[in-house]
Amino acid sequence: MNPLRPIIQSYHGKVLRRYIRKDLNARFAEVKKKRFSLSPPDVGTKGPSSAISLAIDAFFQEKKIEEVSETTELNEDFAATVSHQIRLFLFAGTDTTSSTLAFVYHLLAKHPEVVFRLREEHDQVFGPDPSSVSSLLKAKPTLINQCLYTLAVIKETLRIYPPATNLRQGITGVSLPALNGQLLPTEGLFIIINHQAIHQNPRVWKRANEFLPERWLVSSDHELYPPAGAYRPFDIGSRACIGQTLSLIEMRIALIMTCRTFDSKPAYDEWDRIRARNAGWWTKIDGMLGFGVMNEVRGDRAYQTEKAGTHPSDGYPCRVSLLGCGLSGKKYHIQSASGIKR
Ligand code: HEM
Repeated sequence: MNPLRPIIQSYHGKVLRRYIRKDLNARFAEVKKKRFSLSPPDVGTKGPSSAISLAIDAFFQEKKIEEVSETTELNEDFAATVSHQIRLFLFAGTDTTSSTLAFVYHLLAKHPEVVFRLREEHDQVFGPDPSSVSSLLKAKPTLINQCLYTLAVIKETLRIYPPATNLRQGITGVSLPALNGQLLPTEGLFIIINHQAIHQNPRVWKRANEFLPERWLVSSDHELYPPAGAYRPFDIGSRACIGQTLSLIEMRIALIMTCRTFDSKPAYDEWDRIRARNAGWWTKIDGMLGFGVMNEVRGDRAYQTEKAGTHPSDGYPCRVSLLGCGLSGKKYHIQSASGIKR
């Protein structure tokens, strides 16, 4: 534990608060001006808005439009609540998505047959030139909905490496049934649903430990079809992740924009060699005595470690290379290894 942590945390909190507040004030002035320039029936009939603008709209709605004058100021309590929510969005919306992408690239490096199919899909939907993807997407964003295999790859990655979990407070009178039928009261307890354990449970999922994007494309009578309620990377119910649609869009775009241009390979061997070379004497002695740090989980060197959400171990050292322009997936002519009939 770093004893300076609370001070550092408070400093960063202050910087973030100041930044959000500045933006909030600017958007507030903007929205207020817009509201006064519109006739009442036009208010609220605008297009999509940012999270901050939506919050400000809610503020105006709560205050009732007639009561708002040009001198109306942002209420301090409201501003503090918005600031907290925006901080939550910034944290919940970036860490999870970026670490999932790191795991997607890791799984792709281990499954060239999946990379092949992915590149093939992008060729089909966007044509053979990867450099035209951005303009095509801007002109017709719905093209990403045709990338069903891309979505399947992301969903399957989230099954194997769910980055987040949840925490619920137990309630008096609410019990959970154990496997043997015994009822376990929840009162006075916190309950964590371990998504990783559910997602990899062979009693729940067929071929639970295999990376099979195809399971998201098979029909409901197929043995691989995902069991109801068992897939919960974003959780299920009224508190389910509010950003799940956004995140799935972001990740699809990232894959579509990169996977025909770059090749990525984990570089743990290189990393471990550098680390061993720079290790102190105690670490070396520990290693010789067999007390060294854990290096693999179920044969996976990029195992999940908890850093807010879960991240690949050691920050995922990797080597990224640029593929020749226009090479596309054709270079990787590898047969499907999953052997799934579709
Ligand atoms: C791979 C990406 C993501 C994963 C796996 C993920 C997962 C989760 C999970 C498991 C929860 C807890 C739900 C619960 O307690 O039942 C959650 C909550 C939340 N997520 Fe995400 N999330 C992701 C991306 C995002 C994005 C992009 C945003 C916003 C831009 C976001 C915003 C939130 C917020 C605000 C909550 C709290 C909701 C509440 O308490 O009601 N998340 N997320």
